[in-house]
Amino acid sequence: MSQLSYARYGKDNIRLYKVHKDAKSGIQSVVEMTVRILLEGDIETSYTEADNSVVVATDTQKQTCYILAKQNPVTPPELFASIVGNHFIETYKHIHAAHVNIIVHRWTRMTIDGKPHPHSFFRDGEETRVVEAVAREGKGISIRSGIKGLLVLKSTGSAFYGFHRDEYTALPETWDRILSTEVESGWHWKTFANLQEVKSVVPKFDEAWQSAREITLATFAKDNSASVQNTMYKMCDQILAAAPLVEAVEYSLPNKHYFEIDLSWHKGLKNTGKDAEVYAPQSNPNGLIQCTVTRKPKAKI
Ligand SMILES: O=c1[nH]c(=O)c2[nH]c(=O)[nH]c2[nH]1
Repeated sequence: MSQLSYARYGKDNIRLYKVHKDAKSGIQSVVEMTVRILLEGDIETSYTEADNSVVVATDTQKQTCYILAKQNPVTPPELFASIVGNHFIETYKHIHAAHVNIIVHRWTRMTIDGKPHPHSFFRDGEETRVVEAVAREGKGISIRSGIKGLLVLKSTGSAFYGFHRDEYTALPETWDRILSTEVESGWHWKTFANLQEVKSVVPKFDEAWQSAREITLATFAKDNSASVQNTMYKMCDQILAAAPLVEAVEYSLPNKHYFEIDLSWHKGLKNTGKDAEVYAPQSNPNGLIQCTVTRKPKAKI
């Protein structure tokens, strides 16, 4: 009567911390991440017939994650996610795909007495670096990297006018507004044939993350923004130019509104338009603007 049409299982929220201790200099470096592993394969009978013989226990997956973290570098996260994913499809004949998501939490080295401290760090924001690697038997490794939770605001240099108007439109045009968003951005790499190929381009992952972050911040700050749509397109375009192995870039940007407050009822206080100084930040509703930008196919001669 019924059939299993989707099945994936694994361990979520694996918390992992790794320290690297440089014996010579005494400098230590730390990485903290949250990992999710989901496996696919010939696991149907575990659902339909209570056949646990096909189940690689989610606890085994967690232990494997710790062991692989001990035996391998955990940075860049694209590499570690590929190592973990590849392990599961190579170790278990009946596992055909492994989805590995990694969230890297920020631990930024402290500067104490003007010098980088050898072993003390602080959390300088909730921004995270994220990665999803999918290792699929016979189909290589596909990777999406990204930035999440990067909260930004500019107090001028943003306009929004010329938009469609009809009997449902109340929003006035503006040539000077506050622009604030929480950046969620992702970039899809070309598919890698195998783990070896991922290893061969390892420096590219940090470079792309660095470029994407710098491009996001610089474009946000410098662009005389006509709209969230146009500013995010400019970001995507530059990231594609900076990272040749990236095939697509996507952004999802909430438009976090700051409303002007008319205080003229109180002794004629001027607080709107060019006199606006005190605003009411809105938590919801918010705009949500998304796009994916890919390379134009090369013209055939
Ligand atoms: O940059 C913007 N894009 C919109 O689509 C939109 N819609 C809106 O009300 N304000 C804005 N701002």
